[in-house]
Amino acid sequence: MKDRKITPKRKAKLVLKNGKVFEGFLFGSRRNAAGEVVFNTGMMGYPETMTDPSYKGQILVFTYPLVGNYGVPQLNDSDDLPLFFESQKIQVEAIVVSEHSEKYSHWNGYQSLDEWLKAYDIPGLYGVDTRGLTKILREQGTLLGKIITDNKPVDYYDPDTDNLISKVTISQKYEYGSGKKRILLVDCGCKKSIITNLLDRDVRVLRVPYDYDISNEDFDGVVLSNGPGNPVVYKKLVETARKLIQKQVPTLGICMGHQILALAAGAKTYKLKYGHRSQNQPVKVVGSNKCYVTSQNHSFAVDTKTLPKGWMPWFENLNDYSNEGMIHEKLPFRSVQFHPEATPGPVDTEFIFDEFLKDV
Ligand SMILES: NC(=O)CC[C@H](N)C(=O)O
Repeated sequence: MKDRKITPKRKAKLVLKNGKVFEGFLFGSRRNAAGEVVFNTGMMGYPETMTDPSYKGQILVFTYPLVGNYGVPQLNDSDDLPLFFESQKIQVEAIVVSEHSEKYSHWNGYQSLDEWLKAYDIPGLYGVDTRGLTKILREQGTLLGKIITDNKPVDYYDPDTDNLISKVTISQKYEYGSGKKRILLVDCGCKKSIITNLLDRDVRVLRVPYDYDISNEDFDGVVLSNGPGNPVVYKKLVETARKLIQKQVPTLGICMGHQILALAAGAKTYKLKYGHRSQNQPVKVVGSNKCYVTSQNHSFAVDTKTLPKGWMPWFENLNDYSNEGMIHEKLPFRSVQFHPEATPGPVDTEFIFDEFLKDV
């Protein structure tokens, strides 16, 4: 356990668009921030969660009462992929916690949560009644909010109308691995573990920007990755997915990728009241009694009723019965709303990658 100086308390607050104010203290970077306020009920995995690019544009509330006690690992890149994070940097706009640890203890701990936030210029608010705050978000639905640390004005920011994927996608194509089959990965803000799950199954992965013209590339299958924002904003991406359907290219959609594939198939998406963000979301295989516990992070969902002929619901959420995946009756298309790559969370659904690769 490293001894650290306890920093003096500095007041700050979270102001919600409904007028509610939560006072607390600042840690991390000393600046204001705005975004959509969402909560995650996971009990561990804050380094992986905070580096998930799907959180871009969001202020993340951790409901687990103590965050930071095992510190944060060093950014160690191996084969151009971060070893212990889901991307190279913190992606959330800010975090809100009840209590954070200035001291930490872990074999892999390199710095404190406070130091890590400062290094990436991300503010954190602690000393907040996160249970009270989460009740508001559950009852009223997700709200816009801002962290205010000084007297400078800051506007609310609505991520649902913005092209957030352009801010998190890879800038140029990049190839990983050396397997015989080549998977084209459309990077909408891809989590590292999607890539490592593919590489573990001995395929080559060609990772391309979300707006890349894929018509000149050779590949055996396509993965549409997770990503931030509202799927209906990404019309060109939906067009790309439509072409994959026309050409009957084996395709796996994950989270945002599921929503994009569903829009391309002709289905509709809608926004859930407060989304699913945790590591223990139960899903059931439609038409059976088989259940899995999954890791999730999403606000939007596919409306099962709008799935066109040929497309079947694959999984459903056992908390609210919303759609958690779809599969084509005959053609090699499948997609899931949850995260088969987990990280953080249970790895029970990694078989989704095997099933996809059987089609490739
Ligand atoms: N993790 C994801 O890919 C999330 C997809 C989309 N941004 C949503 O919130 O529903």
